[in-house]
Amino acid sequence: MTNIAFIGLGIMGNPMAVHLANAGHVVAGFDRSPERAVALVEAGGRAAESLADAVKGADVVCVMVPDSPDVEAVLTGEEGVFQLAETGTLIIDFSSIRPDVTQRLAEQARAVGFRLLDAPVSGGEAGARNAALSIMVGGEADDFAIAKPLFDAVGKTVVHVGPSGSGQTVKAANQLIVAANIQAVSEALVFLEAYGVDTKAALEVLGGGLAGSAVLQQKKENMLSRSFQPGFRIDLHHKDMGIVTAAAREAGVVVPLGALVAQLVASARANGDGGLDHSALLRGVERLSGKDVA
Ligand SMILES: NC(=O)c1ccc[n+]([C@@H]2O[C@H](COP(=O)([O-])OP(=O)(O)OC[C@H]3O[C@@H](n4cnc5c(N)ncnc54)[C@H](O)[C@@H]3O)[C@@H](O)[C@H]2O)c1
Repeated sequence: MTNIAFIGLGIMGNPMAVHLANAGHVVAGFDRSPERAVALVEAGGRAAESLADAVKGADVVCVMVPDSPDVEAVLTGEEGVFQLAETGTLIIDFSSIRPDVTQRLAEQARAVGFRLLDAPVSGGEAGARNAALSIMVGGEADDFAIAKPLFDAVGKTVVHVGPSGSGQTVKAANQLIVAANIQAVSEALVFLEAYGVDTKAALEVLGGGLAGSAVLQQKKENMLSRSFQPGFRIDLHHKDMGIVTAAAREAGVVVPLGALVAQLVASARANGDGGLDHSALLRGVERLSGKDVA
């Protein structure tokens, strides 16, 4: 049993904190929007009133917030974890952020007596709800071993991929593959519709062959019914494609498909779709094909 502070109880953090409480850990959750702690309290956790309240007595602090500046604020802010938690606390950052920011934060953490693992996840809201996430972990092997039972409570495929920042680099690659895959499925769907094909049947058979993917499996209902409630917001995928393209540039590698998809994600945002699920890239394909998009 571990005393856990869980900061950020949004679409992903909420079910993850609940799974940790269900696994018998003592979980204090904190979110800027206090109503997000309701499910955790129902699962036997505690709704902390502040970050300071959450980290009181915690052995492990989990963070699941949107972007690099949010993680920086949670860790290094005046009322942040480095100021308020007990020295020696293990921090697990599940958020998807820039690898270079993670590395810098890990160094800062070490300098003030904390340990930091980057542990971004993949599998979407469904993966979080079903405790079936893929978790790509960067950091020290000893810290990974300590955190493994917690990872196992929220994930199915848990891999230590290397030193600090490696988890975020793998996650960036993940986001490139996912965005390109959604774009490809979207184009295929609009193409099939143009030929009057039964798209439900078509996606079913495509899913059983080499074109099958977790994206196709998880997102086909959204796409067929044009219901794009998130899920994973296009705004967040835009953030991730910025990470991919900047990191590729930094490494001197060329990712033409990544760059194209990054532009298509940016276009979706510019058209007001930033708050929709990333499967709404389909709307961009429809726009490009001259279709009316409600
Ligand atoms: N949604 C997905 O399918 C998915 C999948 C994999 C990874 N991710 C990644 O997980 C992270 C979280 O995504 P999400 O979809 O849960 O986002 P979300 O916006 O639903 O949740 C983020 C939560 O963090 C809270 N928050 C932000 N700053 C805070 C602070 N300083 N103190 C306390 N709470 C704070 C917000 O109030 C919000 O409830 C992102 O980095 C995202 O890229 C999301």
